[in-house]
Amino acid sequence: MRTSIATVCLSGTLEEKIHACAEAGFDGIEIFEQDLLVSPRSPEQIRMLADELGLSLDLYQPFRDFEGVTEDLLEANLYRAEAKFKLMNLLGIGTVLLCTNVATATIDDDELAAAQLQRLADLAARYSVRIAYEALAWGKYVNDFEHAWRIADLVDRPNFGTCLDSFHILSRNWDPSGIEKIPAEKIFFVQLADAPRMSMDVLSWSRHHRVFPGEGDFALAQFMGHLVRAGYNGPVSLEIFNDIFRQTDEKRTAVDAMRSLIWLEEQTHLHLQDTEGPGFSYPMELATLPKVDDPTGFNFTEVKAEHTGAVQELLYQLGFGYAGRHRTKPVQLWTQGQARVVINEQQARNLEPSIAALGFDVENPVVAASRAVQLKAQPVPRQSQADEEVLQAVSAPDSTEVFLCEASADGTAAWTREFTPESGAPEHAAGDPTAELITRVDHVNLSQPWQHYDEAVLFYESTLSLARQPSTEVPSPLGLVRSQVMRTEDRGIRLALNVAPMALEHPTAASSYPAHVAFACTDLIAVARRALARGLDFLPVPANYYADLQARFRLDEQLLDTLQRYNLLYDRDEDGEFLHFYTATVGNVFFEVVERRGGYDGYGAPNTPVRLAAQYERSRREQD
Ligand SMILES: O=C(O)c1ccc(O)c(O)c1
Ligand SMILES: [Mg+2]
Repeated sequence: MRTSIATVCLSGTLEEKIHACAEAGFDGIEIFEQDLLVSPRSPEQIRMLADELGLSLDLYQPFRDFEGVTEDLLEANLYRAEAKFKLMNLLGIGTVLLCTNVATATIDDDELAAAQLQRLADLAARYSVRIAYEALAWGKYVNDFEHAWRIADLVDRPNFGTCLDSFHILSRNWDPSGIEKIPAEKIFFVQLADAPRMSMDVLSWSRHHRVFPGEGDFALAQFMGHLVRAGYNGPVSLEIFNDIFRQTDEKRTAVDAMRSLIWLEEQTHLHLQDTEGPGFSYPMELATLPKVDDPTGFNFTEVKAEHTGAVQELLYQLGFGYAGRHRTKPVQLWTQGQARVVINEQQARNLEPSIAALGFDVENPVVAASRAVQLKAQPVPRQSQADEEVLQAVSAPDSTEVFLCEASADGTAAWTREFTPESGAPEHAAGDPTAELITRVDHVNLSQPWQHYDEAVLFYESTLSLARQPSTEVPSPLGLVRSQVMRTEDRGIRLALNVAPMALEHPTAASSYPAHVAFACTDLIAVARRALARGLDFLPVPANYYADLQARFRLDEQLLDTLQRYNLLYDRDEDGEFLHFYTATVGNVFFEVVERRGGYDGYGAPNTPVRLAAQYERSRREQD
């Protein structure tokens, strides 16, 4: 598949954008007119730069508001067009994108539009330019790709075809299977964009909220399937108008973009295999990736800290046992059931405790790592001694290290043999191996910087096959927190990504959205009782909360008393019940313990605002 990207997707100058696209590995680019107009570089210099970097210039765009106009306007439009065709000759670009008229059209007549477009096509032919006519979703008379194609068919010129843009088609819920009725040689260009489903006017939606494939809600593998079945084999180009991508590092965005196309190529291949069978052949070559099964669980979580005492104490209070220190590194292992927490003091100078790494159980770590690297994940350089387990790791967009660990049938991990309990046990090392009430990690919740959120979603979706659940918004004293759960089908992995509000000016902001690990247990009240006896600092829950709980759920007095005494939170739905509590925060991390009863599948979402407000109250008090 030939990959391309519109310069409008990225921040920076045209030159910076071109470099970023080349570095990320694109085959070509679309030059967005505005980027050229403001560039101090001549068209010839741009052409040379792209050429040196091995990028083809696939499209010049957009040319706007041409057809359906009065004769005097048409004259002016032809004059404007001719200047652009000359410019395209200097740039060495063969195809121009023409949007359907959104503003100046006054005559709603396909025959007339086609006749005017014939004049444009004949003028373009003198400059060897092809015209790709694209229906914008808010076009005045033409806003549907099949309508634009009918007009292109009437124009009936070899240098006049259509451009299909997934946003304009899927945002309006036009049936994309109509693509298969368009002759492949008349599809001059394809633009892809994903977007979250939103109820707002389509122009604002398109200009501000497009995202890369895999980051939104559109069924793009199916969309690509129609193009492939139509016989299309031209460039597949990303055209993403997005407020965040326009202001963040263009090199990083270009890599995110490339990842989305690599992943989509694979998804399209899999979709076509599903619908057409393995023997189906088509002109477009679709690259595939190493296939991996879903990860089955968390192998470990790693907390990095200069001072480890506070984290050790929390783990002890939760019933974890100290399993020892690494043979060669300043790293501790704490375990309970199949929950393993590594506390790492390496390169942790001045570092408050924070989650630095997550280990995922996978069938084959080498294959899983190779898939991640093909998806442009950065490998984490690691030094291991000859007799140590070799662990594969890549960096997630928020710099959390993602370890791909070999899953074992009994839930143990081979690398734990490198830890020896004898050498200098810390205080509280006794643990409580007779009462392993905590069984495993239920979920991990990571705070994402707002500018890397979409990238993180695509990263976890493409490299680890985590599926996105509907996202929610949770009020906190500092603003709305967006919460996005990603999980595997069997719930072996549940990962919640939280995006803190963008404008964090409050002094406590930085510490207001710590990450956390939630442990699953078999008896929450017993865990809480033990923890209280060991002096755990629970996150306090206000009395108002319990009054509301009683009003909503009519809990029996005794349960309500117990919940309130231990600062436990509660939720219930048709499938079951959920009990949980939070520890105080140390540095940038805290822990949660949860008990799922029956088939409860959520995360106690109604309780999250209570937690965020309680954490805010605490951090404010600590500041004072
Ligand atoms: O929003 C626009 O104007 C616009 C311009 C060019 C395109 O290809 C497009 O999809 C939208
Ligand atoms: Mg477009």
